Amino acid sequence: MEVAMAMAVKVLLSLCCVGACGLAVYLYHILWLVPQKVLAKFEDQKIGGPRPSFPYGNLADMREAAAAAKAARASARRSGSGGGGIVHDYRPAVLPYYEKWRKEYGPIFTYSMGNVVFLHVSRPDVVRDINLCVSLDLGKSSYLKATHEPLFGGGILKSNGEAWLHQRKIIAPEFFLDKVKGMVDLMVDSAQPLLMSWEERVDRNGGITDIKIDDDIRAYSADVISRTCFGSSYIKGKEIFMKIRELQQAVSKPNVLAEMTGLRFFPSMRNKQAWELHKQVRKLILEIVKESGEDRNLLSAILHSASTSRVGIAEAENFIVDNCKSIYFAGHESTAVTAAWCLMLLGLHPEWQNRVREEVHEVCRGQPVDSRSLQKMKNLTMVIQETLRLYPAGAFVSRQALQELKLGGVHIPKGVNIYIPVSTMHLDPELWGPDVKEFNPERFSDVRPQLHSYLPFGAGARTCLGQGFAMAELKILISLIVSKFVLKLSPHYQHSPTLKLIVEPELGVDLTLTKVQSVCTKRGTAI
Ligand code: HEM
Repeated sequence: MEVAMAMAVKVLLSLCCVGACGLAVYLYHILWLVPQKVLAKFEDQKIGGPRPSFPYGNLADMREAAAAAKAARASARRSGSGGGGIVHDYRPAVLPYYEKWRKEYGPIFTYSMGNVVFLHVSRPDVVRDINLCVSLDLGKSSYLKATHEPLFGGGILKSNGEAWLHQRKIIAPEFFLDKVKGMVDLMVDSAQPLLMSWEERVDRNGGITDIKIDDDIRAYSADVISRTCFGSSYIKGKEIFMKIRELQQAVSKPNVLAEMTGLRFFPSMRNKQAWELHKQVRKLILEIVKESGEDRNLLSAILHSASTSRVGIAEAENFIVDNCKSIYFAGHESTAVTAAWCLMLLGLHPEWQNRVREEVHEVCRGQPVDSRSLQKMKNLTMVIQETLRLYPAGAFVSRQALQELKLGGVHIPKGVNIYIPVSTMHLDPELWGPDVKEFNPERFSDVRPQLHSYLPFGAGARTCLGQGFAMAELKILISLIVSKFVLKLSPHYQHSPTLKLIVEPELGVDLTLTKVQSVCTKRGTAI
C-alpha cells in the first residue's frame, strides 16, 4: 500500500514538473521568442530600436525616463519658473523616452512593452499611407484594451472590423453638419452658468478675480454632451459624467499584467474600483434607457439600432452602454481640455485675444451667436487650430496591423501596434517652418496643412467623428468668454502638461479675469 502511495506521489510530482516545464517553455515562447521574431523582421528592413529585456521589454527604460522627467518638472516648479517660461512642446514632460529614442534611431523605430511590439512612426511617407489606408486590416491598437475595458468595453473607440463599421454607420450621422447646426442654441444655453458664475465672482471681488477654470469648463462640456446624448434626461447624464471621470482616473495607469497575459479579472484594488464604477455607470445608463420617451437624440439612434439588430438582450445592453460611455468620454474630455489650453494661450497672447474679441463683436453685432456667425469667425478658428497644433489632446494616433500590411514601403507584421506621435508631426520644422514652437495662428490663414502634418483629430477612416461638433462647441464657449472678459495668465499658473489618457494641464489653468469695458473694432469703439 505504502509503495503504491509513494509511486502515485512520484508520478504526480513528475507530472507537475513536466507541466511546470511546459508552462515555462510556453511563457518563454510567447513573452520572448514571438516578439523577438517580429523585431527581427524590422531589423531586416534596417529599422532598429532600443534592446528589450526579458520579460518587460523596454518598460524599465520608460519608467526611468518618466521618473527623471517628473523630478525635473518638480524642481522647475520649486524654482518658480511660472507662466513666463512656457515652452510649447509637451514631449519632454509627457513622453521623454520617445524623444530620446527618436534622436538615437530616427523617425521610425521599434520598442516593446512586455511582449507587445510597437512601431513608432513619424516618417511623413509612412504617416501619409496610414492616413490614406481605409482597409479594415488596419484597426485600433489593442494595447491597453484590457486596462481600459471598464471604460470603453466594445464601443466605437476601441472596436475593430465589422463591429466598428456598424457602430460608425449608426453614430456618424448624428454628428453631420446639419445636426451640429441644430445644436448651437443648446451649446449657448450650456455656457450660461459658467458666464454668470464668473461675472458674479469678478463683481464680488471688486472687478478682478483669479479663477482656476478647468472644472467650470468640464461642467460646460459635460452639460453639452449630456443634452446631446440624453436629451431631457441630461441631469442624470451629468451624474454619469462624474462617474466616467472617476473611471478614467482609475484606469489611467497601464495594467501591465493584464496586457501581457490577458488576465484582466485579477481582483486588485484598482480593478475592483473600476468594476464598481462600471457597474454604477451601466445602471444609470440603463435607467435612462427605460425612462427615454419620444426624444430624438444620440441615445435614441443607438437604441433603435440595438433593437433592430438580431442580438440577445445582454448584447444589446452592452452595445448601448459601451457606446454611451465611449461618446461621453470622447465628447467631453478632449473638448474641455482643448478649451482650457486655448484660454491659457489667449491669456498669454493679448494681441490675439483682442483680435478674436473684435471679430466676435463685428460678426455678432450684439445678437446671440448662431451657426452663421460661427462660420464667419476666421481668427477664432485659426486660434483653435493653432491650440490643437501645440496642445493636441490625443498624444498618439494608434493603430494595429490586424493582418500583415505594407505602408510607406515598410512591411508591418500582423499584430504590431503602430503609434504616430501627434505632437512630433505638429512640431516638425520641415513641415511647419522655423517658428514651429511659437503660437502663431496666422500660419492657418491661407494654407491648408498637409494630410500627414496635422493630426489633432486623428487620421484616415478612424478620424474623430465629432470634430465639427467640437469646433462649434469650442467656438461658442471661447467667443462668449472673450466677449465678456479680459483674460490674463495668473501669476499662480504653472505649466503642467501631463498624460492621463489625454494630455491635460495637471495643475489646471489659472486666469485673472476682468470685465470687458470697450471693444475697438474697425468701425470704432463700442461697449
Ligand atoms: C477638441 C476636441 C476633440 C479632439 C481633439 C478629438 C480627438 C480625437 C482623436 C485624436 C480621435 C482618434 C482618431 C484616430 O484614431 O484616428 C478621436 C476619435 C473619436 N472622437 Fe474625437 N475629439 C474631440 C472631440 C470629440 C467630440 C465632441 C466627439 C463626440 C461628441 C468625439 C467623438 C469621437 C469618436 C466617436 C471617435 C472614434 C471614431 C472611430 O474610431 O471611428 N470627439 N477623437
